[in-house]
Amino acid sequence: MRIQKFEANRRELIEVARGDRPADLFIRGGTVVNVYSGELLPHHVAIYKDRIAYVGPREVAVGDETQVVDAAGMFVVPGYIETHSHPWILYNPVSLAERIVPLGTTTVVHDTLFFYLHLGYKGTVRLIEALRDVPINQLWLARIVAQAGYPEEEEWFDPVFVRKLLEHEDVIGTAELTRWPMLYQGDPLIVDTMEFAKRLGKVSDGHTAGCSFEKLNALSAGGLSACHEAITALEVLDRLRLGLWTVLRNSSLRPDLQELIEPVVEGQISTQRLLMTTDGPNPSFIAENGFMDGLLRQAVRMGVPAVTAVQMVTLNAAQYLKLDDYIGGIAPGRRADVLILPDLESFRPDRVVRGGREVARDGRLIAPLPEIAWDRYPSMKPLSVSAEVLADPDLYRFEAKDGEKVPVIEFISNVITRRTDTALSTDGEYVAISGRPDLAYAALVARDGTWVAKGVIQGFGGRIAGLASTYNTTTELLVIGRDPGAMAVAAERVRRMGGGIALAEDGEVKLDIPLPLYGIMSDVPFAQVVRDHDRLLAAVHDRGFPFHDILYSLLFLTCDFLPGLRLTPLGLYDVKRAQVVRKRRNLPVRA
Ligand SMILES: Nc1ncnc2[nH]cnc12
Repeated sequence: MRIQKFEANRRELIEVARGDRPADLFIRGGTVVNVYSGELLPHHVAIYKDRIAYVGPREVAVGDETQVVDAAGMFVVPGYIETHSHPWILYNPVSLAERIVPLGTTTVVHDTLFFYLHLGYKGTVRLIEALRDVPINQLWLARIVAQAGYPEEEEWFDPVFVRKLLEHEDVIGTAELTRWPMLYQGDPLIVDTMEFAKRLGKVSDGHTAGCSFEKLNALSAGGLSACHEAITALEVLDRLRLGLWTVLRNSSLRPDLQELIEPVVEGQISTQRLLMTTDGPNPSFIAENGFMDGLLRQAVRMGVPAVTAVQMVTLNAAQYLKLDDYIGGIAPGRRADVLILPDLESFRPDRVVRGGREVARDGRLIAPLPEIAWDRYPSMKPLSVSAEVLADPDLYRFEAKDGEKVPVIEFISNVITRRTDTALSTDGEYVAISGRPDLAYAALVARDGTWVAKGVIQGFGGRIAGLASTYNTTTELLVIGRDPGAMAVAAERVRRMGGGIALAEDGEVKLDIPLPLYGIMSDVPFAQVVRDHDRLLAAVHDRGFPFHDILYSLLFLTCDFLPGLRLTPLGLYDVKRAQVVRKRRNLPVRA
């Protein structure tokens, strides 16, 4: 693991700890939150190069060149660790770090999904390595399968390449397995790949949404290490009891902490194997609520003792990652990822030190952000569909016979749908929706224009004329709306942008957000991403979208792991029955 490599060697640290070599940085007079003993201690902290050398009451190793930081009246806390990060909720790994490093998060464990889908093994490795200059510790979890099946999936996720990625020194394990029934069935690809990760000393993240205690037994037996999908206090207990590291989630999609934290507040359970995650919050949620600092604020407000809450996002997280000799606490030999906090309520640091260097002060990033030359990491699946294909309004209409029962995708929450088979009238060979303001067309068009999968959706927003988006879990072109003409206009704008989100009506584009990075991430600074997200959410709310998180509705409409009916690259897909109910249609190849 690269995170285990340091500039400061052990002998140097010993000398500093003895007082025979001056420290580079000396944090004087603060109260250390000791996550190992659970105490608050009046200790100084001496840092040499990138590591902590001494923690204690003596003023050792202060030389002429030592920078001394006065922490009197302040708390000295380990940098926060996010073990389950999706760095693409419009932001990208760089713009995300820009915002969260000043909020005290010094380590993130990112999912590889969209990088791998677009870059394959080699490109993903090149990009991961280019991103090392971002001033945050970045570790990665490698996907074993996609989140929506497609014909070339097995080839793309060839176990040879997945294993090579798992061997990479920045990759800490396998990423959340959204298709957990495969593990339940004992699928050899999944079982053997997770076992391979285990033999490398790496972890396997889970995604056991809706899984009963009985079935969880099989998943734990299959080698899962962790899960963040508990949505009730009982589900927290189920996971803990079966030996899974249990990650309490509070995201923009599911702000569930109040419920999940109950057994902790009641002092009912050991917190040793509890962690917390933000699970990819939308940018506006981060702007308003913070990141790991926000989870700490909430947990403490809800009654969790401050030190316990800090342990959950530092030492416990490091132990889960098998990296507690290196990160997650203020102790000699550890990486010097240290926060200086004015209190244990706001958890917003005055100063953030990462690897011995100050990277943020007073809520502002002071470390430089690298310029990533994204064009050096081009997608292997460019958005190459032609304007001609997208201009045809019939591309978006749903074919049916008059009175035929059509399997409709009914939205019952932001991300959960159910299949409602409905007899609909037609206009020629297509379903007529003009008399049904609750319905809209949805089409998933291949990035290369070779196929289209179609559906009818209900309860999404009756006044959305045309909304096109590569922001979805396939990054194919998803087009939704009531007016096929407006759908074509929105789709064409997204095509021209090379990926993104566009909203159109009355023949015009009303809003667009370019997402040049694989159709899922923006390349603008974090503040601009927040404005873009706010504009999008307001625009769809104005047009009747009834839920709170449009990005997650778009992201998961095309997945194959949440109930009930979905639009995937295989076609209209019934998740419960694991059945394609209407296949995608090939489109004519155009010269
Ligand atoms: N499963 C998932 N895939 C992509 N982004 C996510 N954000 C949160 N969960 C996610």
